[in-house]
Amino acid sequence: MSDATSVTTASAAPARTHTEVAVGVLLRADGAMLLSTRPPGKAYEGYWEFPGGKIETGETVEQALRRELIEELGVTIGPAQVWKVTEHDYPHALVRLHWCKVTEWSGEFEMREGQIMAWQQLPLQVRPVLPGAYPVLQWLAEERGQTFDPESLLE
Ligand SMILES: Nc1nc2c([nH]c(=O)n2[C@@H]2O[C@H](COP(=O)(O)OP(=O)(O)OP(=O)(O)O)[C@@H](O)[C@H]2O)c(=O)[nH]1
Repeated sequence: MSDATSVTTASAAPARTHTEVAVGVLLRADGAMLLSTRPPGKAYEGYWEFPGGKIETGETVEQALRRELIEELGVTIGPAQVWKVTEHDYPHALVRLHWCKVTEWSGEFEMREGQIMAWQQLPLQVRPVLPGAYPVLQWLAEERGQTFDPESLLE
């Protein structure tokens, strides 16, 4: 290896690995979607997000989402297929979000991590919303023939 190569390698920033996350857009028959606040103690505490969490080794997106929603909300989801995949680079993590629309679930909603939940129509009335969710909110708005204003979701 030449000196030049060594210098380049030594000074290169370490590669950031993606954190894979399964996220559910739970949709009620009237079109309302479920958002909840990030629990105390987590990055972006109190920000509104779609429910979900990190995919563990060996899990499919659907399995991870089903596990997370039982853990966080106490509900068991029906079928979930990946609808969109997005990425967001936060200071604390580079995340790849695997979004699923979910229309079937069973059980009673129970906030098991101290969150608050809200069924929301578009445009959302809650804020601030995690920026990683903006692309999906834009697509959901487009599906409904609505415009999306990210500025309105800031703190
Ligand atoms: N659940 C969820 N996570 C999101 C959304 N948008 C978004 O950028 N994220 C990011 O995805 C990551 C999810 O991680 P998490 O901390 O909620 O997952 P987890 O419950 O498995 O965490 P833990 O096991 O470390 O406590 C966070 O970095 C979060 O900022 C969203 O709408 N919902």
